[in-house]
Amino acid sequence: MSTVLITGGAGYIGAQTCKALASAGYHPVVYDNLVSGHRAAVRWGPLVHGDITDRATLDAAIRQYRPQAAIHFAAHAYVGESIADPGKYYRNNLAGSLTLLEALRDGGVGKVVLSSTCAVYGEPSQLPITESTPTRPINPYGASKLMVEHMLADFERAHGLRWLALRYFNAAGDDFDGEIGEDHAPETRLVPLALEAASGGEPLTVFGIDYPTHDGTCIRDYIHVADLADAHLRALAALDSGIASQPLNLGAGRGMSVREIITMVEAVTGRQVELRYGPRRPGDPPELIADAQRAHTLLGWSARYSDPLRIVESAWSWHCRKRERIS
Ligand SMILES: NC(=O)c1ccc[n+]([C@@H]2O[C@H](COP(=O)([O-])OP(=O)(O)OC[C@H]3O[C@@H](n4cnc5c(N)ncnc54)[C@H](O)[C@@H]3O)[C@@H](O)[C@H]2O)c1
Ligand SMILES: O=c1ccn([C@@H]2O[C@H](COP(=O)(O)OP(=O)(O)O[C@H]3O[C@H](CO)[C@@H](O)[C@H](O)[C@H]3O)[C@@H](O)[C@H]2O)c(=O)[nH]1
Repeated sequence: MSTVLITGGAGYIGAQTCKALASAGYHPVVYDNLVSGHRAAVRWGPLVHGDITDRATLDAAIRQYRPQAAIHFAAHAYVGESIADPGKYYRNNLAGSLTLLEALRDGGVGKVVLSSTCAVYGEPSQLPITESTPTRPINPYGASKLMVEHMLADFERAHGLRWLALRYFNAAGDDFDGEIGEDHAPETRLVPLALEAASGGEPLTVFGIDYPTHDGTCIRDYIHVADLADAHLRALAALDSGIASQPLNLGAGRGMSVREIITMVEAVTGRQVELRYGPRRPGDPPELIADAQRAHTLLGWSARYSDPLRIVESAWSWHCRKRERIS
């Protein structure tokens, strides 16, 4: 059984990936400080409660479990917050990743899959975005992830570390079995906030209606978390078979505007989403759509679960379970 160290495995995408890994016969060892993840989401292997900036705890975990590879999800991941507090992002995402890479190098772990992001492209010069589209991040979050990609390339040159950087577009949707799901406090992401507004919670604020898009709101490429989990399994297998280190886009190749997501949420829930209109959120590019052909060619991956209806239905079903648990 192959053991994989999963930093951030108690979080939204990490936990879904641990579930997929375990069902494919891997032994996922979660390394997480629980700053935004949940102990209850760690169900498919042990949890080491530790911080990626803490070298001693990392070393002990690597010595104890001897992983063959690592998947590195642990990060802060909010565009807006990164503009307001860049130091928080560089410390955790950049300095934390450096500490992790040195621990992996010294512990003899030679393969890494990084959670990267389409935020590395900034305001892209072309759509859909391929991996050769210039990377010019417009927020510290995207910049911190791009710097980690550069560190990986340097570690490969110097130490032979092999890597894939999976540049996810907007993760959305939840576990089809309803076991785990997105659960952040406070929540900042569009789909869960729209569902909350549909359930009678806080109205949803639309950040900007004056973008140069067909309805004036931002367009994103929403990708189901189950598709992302599947891509990580394929990435590990590809590293085992000697794939060249590189970035790979993971998106559905289809854009949805904020208004279109709201309409979908209203259709699925049968309820109205109460809206407020606010200014643009700093750091938000108008439109991001993936060309994921490279992941298709090299990993045999494609977005199988990312139909917007399935995304919103699975998120709604998780949202209802979560509310039942709380009440
Ligand atoms: N959700 C998206 O749409 C999206 C898109 C692109 C990339 N990503 C990337 O995917 C990864 C996971 O995102 P998510 O949405 O699941 O976020 P999340 O907040 O649910 O998960 C992040 C996990 O990392 C842990 N963590 C954070 N800092 C840590 C530290 N210093 N030490 C140990 N653990 C730490 C948290 O406790 C949490 O469990 C992140 O790297 C994020 O940048 C997410
Ligand atoms: O209350 C809200 C929340 C969001 N939005 C808009 O909805 C879109 C999606 O926003 P959000 O769900 O916050 O996701 P992003 O800011 O696009 O960032 C997500 O997707 C990125 C990849 O695109 C990842 O890297 C990030 O980690 C992840 O949080 C954006 O246009 C936002 O302006 C609103 O209008 N109102």
